[in-house]
Amino acid sequence: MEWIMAELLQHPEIMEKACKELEEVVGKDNIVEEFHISKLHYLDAIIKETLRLHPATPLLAPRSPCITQTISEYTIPKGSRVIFNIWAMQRDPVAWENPLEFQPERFLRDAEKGDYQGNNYNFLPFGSGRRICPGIPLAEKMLLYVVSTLLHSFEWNIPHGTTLDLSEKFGLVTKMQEPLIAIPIAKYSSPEHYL
Ligand code: HEM
Repeated sequence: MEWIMAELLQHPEIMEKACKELEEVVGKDNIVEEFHISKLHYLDAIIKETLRLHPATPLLAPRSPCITQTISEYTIPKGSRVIFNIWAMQRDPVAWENPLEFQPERFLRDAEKGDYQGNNYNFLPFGSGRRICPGIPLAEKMLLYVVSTLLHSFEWNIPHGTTLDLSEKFGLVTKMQEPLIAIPIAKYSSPEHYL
């Protein structure tokens, strides 16, 4: 959530497009409801692009084969520890055009690239195989619901005189080096929408 908001604050033109989509789908003075979520295609692409550049678990969970396996020309001995660096795979210039740029449109052009089910080995934010994250449907809905509500209810800015720092802190989970500080300004004309 923090990375999504940070990327949007870093790219005001993308934030503006997301807010425009919300105005069209939800309506200016309406609150976001569950039935709107499946219609927010641009916001969905923003979430995918954030999970591509900032996967929650950059090295997934380590795997260990119970039998010796040969895959292509590589032999993986039984019991060895196998680590998937999805952070690097999701920035691979062979698989992704301008991999370091934040471009949600890439997922609108090619929907297959954003498959969460672990079938596309260049995009594995929820892992793959039998230990894939079982929370995908909930995570997908909650991310869309919370981000759309934050964007549709408030205008967001960083504190005056500060700059955004999107550098990462190395660890099991991808965190921001400097936690994001963002200031909300109410958008709805009626305070009742916030109750
Ligand atoms: C944005 C939100 C989330 C992300 C990015 C995420 C990501 C992941 C990843 C990468 C794994 C490891 C998969 C692998 O190694 O192949 C995982 C495992 C898991 N996740 Fe999530 N997850 C999210 C939300 C959730 C939610 C909402 C739940 C539960 C309601 C959940 C429950 C689990 C469980 C139980 C596992 C362990 C599965 C196993 O080892 O068999 N996750 N998740």
